[in-house]
Amino acid sequence: MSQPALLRLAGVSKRYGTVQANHEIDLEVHSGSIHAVLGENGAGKSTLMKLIYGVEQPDSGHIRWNGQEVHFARPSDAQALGIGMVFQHFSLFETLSVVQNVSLMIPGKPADLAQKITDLGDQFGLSVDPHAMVHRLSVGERQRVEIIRCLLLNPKLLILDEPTSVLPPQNVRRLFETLRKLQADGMAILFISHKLDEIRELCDTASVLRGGEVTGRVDPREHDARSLAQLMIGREMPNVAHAAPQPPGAERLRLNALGHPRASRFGTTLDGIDLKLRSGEIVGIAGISGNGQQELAALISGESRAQEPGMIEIMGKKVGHLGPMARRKLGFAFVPEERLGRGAVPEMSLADNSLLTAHSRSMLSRGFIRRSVERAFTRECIEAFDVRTPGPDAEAGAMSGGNLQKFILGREIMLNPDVMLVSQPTWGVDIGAATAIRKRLLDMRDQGCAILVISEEMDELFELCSKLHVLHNGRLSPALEAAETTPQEIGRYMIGAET
Ligand SMILES: Nc1ncnc2c1ncn2[C@@H]1O[C@H](COP(=O)(O)OP(=O)(O)OP(=O)(O)O)[C@@H](O)[C@H]1O
Repeated sequence: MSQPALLRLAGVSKRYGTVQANHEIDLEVHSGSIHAVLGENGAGKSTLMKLIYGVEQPDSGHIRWNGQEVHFARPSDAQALGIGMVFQHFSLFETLSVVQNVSLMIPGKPADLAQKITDLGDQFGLSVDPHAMVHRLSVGERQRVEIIRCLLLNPKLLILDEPTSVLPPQNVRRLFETLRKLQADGMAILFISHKLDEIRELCDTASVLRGGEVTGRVDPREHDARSLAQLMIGREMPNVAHAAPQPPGAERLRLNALGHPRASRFGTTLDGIDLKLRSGEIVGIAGISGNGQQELAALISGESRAQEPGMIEIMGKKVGHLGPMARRKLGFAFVPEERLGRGAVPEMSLADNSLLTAHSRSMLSRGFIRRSVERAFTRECIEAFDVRTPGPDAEAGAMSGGNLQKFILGREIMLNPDVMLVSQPTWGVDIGAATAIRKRLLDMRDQGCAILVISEEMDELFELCSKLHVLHNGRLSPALEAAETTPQEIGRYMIGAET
């Protein structure tokens, strides 16, 4: 490329305590280019983006924008030059509406902004009600708001940190069309994703990070996903073959005509949901987020109570009226889709986060916390699930997204549950770790655990599940045998064409 780079980094380094998150990074990003940054969980991708966006400052090195050296003390400095960023962890205020959140960053009358939000939503497949309260929105919907808010700033460089991880397939297609239009207009896009096929489809350049360093720059269109993965992890991807499931055993979870009125006008009313889950099987719930997934997960986990005890049965007991702890005592475990806040408390150490759900594992004695047990459990989890972190004292909030997900999932799996609900098991997790997580779930199934997986990833559901349901508009499709159905059929249910 002959034109000078819009953004150029030279020798940029950043350290957090003992962790060298970025080391001597050189990077050039050009206008009209969609540039992927790929690497394993904890490779330093998010840190690098934070340095470019002014959230953090480098310890050393230079950042140049259109050839001029720049120092960003805060994100508003980067925004002023035309850099926009959509974060992996959301930065919306829960108690405000969509348009109120947008107006915190974008000037304009609320009515005009609401119209712009609707127009952008229609144009780019990012539809969201501008007047909806953010706390009622699903993760997928929140991400749409973040993307819209960024586009409203007309950036010259748009940074997207795993933007597709919670978008349903149709919206991913439309987002890609959007990004290509923006690219054709001369916008530079930095695109972080663990989905190597998406990178191959969308991006013209890819920088590979490993252990905080740039280890390669390639044209991803000239590589297959396997060789990109190899560049990323520095070795060959293992081939995994899964054993076929054994016939399922006793019933572990049952939903009986489960209905629940929506909590607000932006929620989803659940209606007549029937489901059976037995020992030794994995049943999947497909569907576009915002169709009742959050409400259903909250009802099954006990975060919200069912209208009648008998609407939910765990291990043969009516539990609809019981809270989360009572359900856990029956052998139930739960991995929520929101890792920070629900799955883990960000300000607390990993060890204390273990205590949250694993205290029954002899971590308490006469009201005191047995720190040695808590730490040993945490260490085991870190080791067994390849959580890349300095140790049990690390703060949950300081971990890379994928590593936190591995920790939460590991913590729940180590409880040896009889029945488990997992929402979006591999969201934000790199390809190597995602393969390992799916294998763990299949191993648990083979040991007799009953697992319900809520996921927007169709490939994941087909890989894991013997039966699939689709949740659409608060109603659940009949159980479909995974071996006898197709992604197309599931897709028809997802948009409501079959109900
Ligand atoms: N605020 C912080 N305090 C301490 N360590 C941090 C902080 N932020 C990041 N780190 C560490 O820096 C390393 C790089 O993290 P980073 O989030 O940049 O990785 P990533 O490549 O974006 O990972 P993922 O794919 O999981 O999001 C990790 O070891 C992480 O634990």
